[in-house]
Amino acid sequence: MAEVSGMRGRNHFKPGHKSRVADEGLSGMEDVPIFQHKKRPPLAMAEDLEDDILPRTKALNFGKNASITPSPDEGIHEEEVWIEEAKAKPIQVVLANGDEHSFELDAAALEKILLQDHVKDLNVVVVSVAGAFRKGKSFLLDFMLRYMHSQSDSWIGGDDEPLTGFTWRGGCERETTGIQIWSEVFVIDKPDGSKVAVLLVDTQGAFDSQSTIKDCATVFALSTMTSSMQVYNLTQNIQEDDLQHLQLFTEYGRLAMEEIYLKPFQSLMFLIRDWSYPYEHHYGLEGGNAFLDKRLQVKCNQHEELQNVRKHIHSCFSNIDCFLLPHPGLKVATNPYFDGRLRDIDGDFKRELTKLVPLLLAPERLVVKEIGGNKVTCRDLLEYFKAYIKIYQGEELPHPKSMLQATAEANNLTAVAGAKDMYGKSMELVCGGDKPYIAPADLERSHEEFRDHSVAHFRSVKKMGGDEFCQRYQNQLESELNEAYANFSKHNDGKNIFYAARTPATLFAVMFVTYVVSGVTGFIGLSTLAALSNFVMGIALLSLCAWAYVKYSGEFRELGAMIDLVADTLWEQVLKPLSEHYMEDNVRQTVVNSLKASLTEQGSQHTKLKTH
Ligand SMILES: Nc1nc2c(ncn2[C@@H]2O[C@H](COP(=O)(O)OP(=O)(O)OP(=O)(O)O)[C@@H](O)[C@H]2O)c(=O)[nH]1
Ligand SMILES: [Mg+2]
Repeated sequence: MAEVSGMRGRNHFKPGHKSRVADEGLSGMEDVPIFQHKKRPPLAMAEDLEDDILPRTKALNFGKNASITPSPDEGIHEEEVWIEEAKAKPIQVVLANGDEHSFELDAAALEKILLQDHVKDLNVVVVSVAGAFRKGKSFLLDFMLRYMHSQSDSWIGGDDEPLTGFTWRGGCERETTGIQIWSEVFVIDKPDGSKVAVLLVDTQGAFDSQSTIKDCATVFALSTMTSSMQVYNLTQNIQEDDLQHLQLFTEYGRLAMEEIYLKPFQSLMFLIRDWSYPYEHHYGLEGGNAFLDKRLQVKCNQHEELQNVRKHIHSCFSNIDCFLLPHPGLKVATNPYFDGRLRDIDGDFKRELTKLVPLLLAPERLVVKEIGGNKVTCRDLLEYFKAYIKIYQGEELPHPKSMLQATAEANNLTAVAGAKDMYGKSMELVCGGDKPYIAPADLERSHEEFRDHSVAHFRSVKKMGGDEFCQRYQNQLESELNEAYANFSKHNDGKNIFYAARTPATLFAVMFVTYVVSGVTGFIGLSTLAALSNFVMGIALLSLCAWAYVKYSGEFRELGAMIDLVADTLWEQVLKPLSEHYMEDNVRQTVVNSLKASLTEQGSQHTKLKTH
């Protein structure tokens, strides 16, 4: 039997002494209680001793077995024995921030567990239980704690011992949140002589009414990434949606891992609770594996969707098993006063439990956590936790969504893409690359017509998500169409030869004006102004040459764009208003003159008619 030395093994105390664990300041252990047991019985009567102590330890939610070990150097029959107990308990290392749907790592708490001197450099084995809420995860972990504390054949405990450790309870509302780790790190000697540190991890149940799919995926992914054995806790059967969720959550985990490993995760144990078909597949590992093989089989006549889920799960884990656990009996499931004592649990369940727990935790079966092929120590695990949680707090990962939401988004995006494509093709026919310049007003009219068609097409496509949801995508479509129109419009302007000649025309105008100004100012003796005008003329000439070169060669395009920009600004701010002003005046004058002329002509005709 391998030696188990958790913190309990080190709790041999002298009267009045504080525990070493407490001295090390383990999280939650600062308030280490000191119990005085007045009439200490002989060791053989340890059960009685427990009975005496248990009511107090129970009240403090002690692990039953994290109990009382009298100091060996004290006489067995001494009158007074101080029994000091380290308060081993679940430590909340990942906190769920319910309202904001985010998670936070309590690095200090995790450090206190993982950086204890006697474990920090040991390879770590992490056994975690995850799955839907209210399915007995914490309850199972408490039996694992019993095994870790005892490892004798009778590890499962006495008939009347309430089950303590990770907090579990009946009822329909969720209990565990975030991720909790048992404060005791168990040091186990493996048969090959190596020492490993074993951590037990409890997780927030998935699919409770307060968590989004992203929350569930984060907890599941984090616990899978950091554990060497993930127990996927299911009830009654393996349904296709169980596999789909596993696929989604593990993919979310794989995304967050920096390197893409061939098999990113280690062992996965499907644990099917309340298995009701032992006549088809026997309880236990063998029946479970036969059942799982059937469920995870990839067949060539299977739909691609079903094949993909199965292939994904196989590709994620190095080792996959399944265990079928019977129903524990109605008292466990429905009695509000059930406190976990074995007397109230069905025999079948207890029998299978005594097979299941050693399968997960027996020294020879412990698998050291590896990431990317490297063994991980407790100290490394701390760093991995910190790195992984940071990724989930960041924004670079896509958000996992509910199936309906993801489908509705996909529907709408496809409809948007289809409608946009339709608009683009119609506009290409009017003003595509090989089409001649079209008057901007005509182009705008075509745009409006095609936009309306495109939006009508979007609305006519059947989509999920409801009107309000689809309206958001319609707005997105409209703004994308307007953007596309702006591009078409620019492209069309580029085909206008006058538009293309804008820059040289502006530069010529500048040169002409500065030439005249320099001539006049030179003539009347304002030589500084004349020199300045000459300088500007020179710059304009140089810019013109440079612009011509850029247009010809296609090189130095940034310089060309800058000259265009300056010329454009000059055009818009100075030349265009001027030209419009004079053009407008001329046009107005012409119109007025022609109106006057026609009116006088009409007037003379009128008088002529009258006189006749
Ligand atoms: N039917 C059934 N009930 C069980 C089993 N194991 C434990 N329970 C009961 O399930 C209830 C919930 O147990 P917990 O361990 O608190 O469940 P949990 O999965 O940790 O729940 P959350 O922390 O809310 O996610 C308790 O009333 C247990 O008695 C089981 O194998 N089958
Ligand atoms: Mg729980």
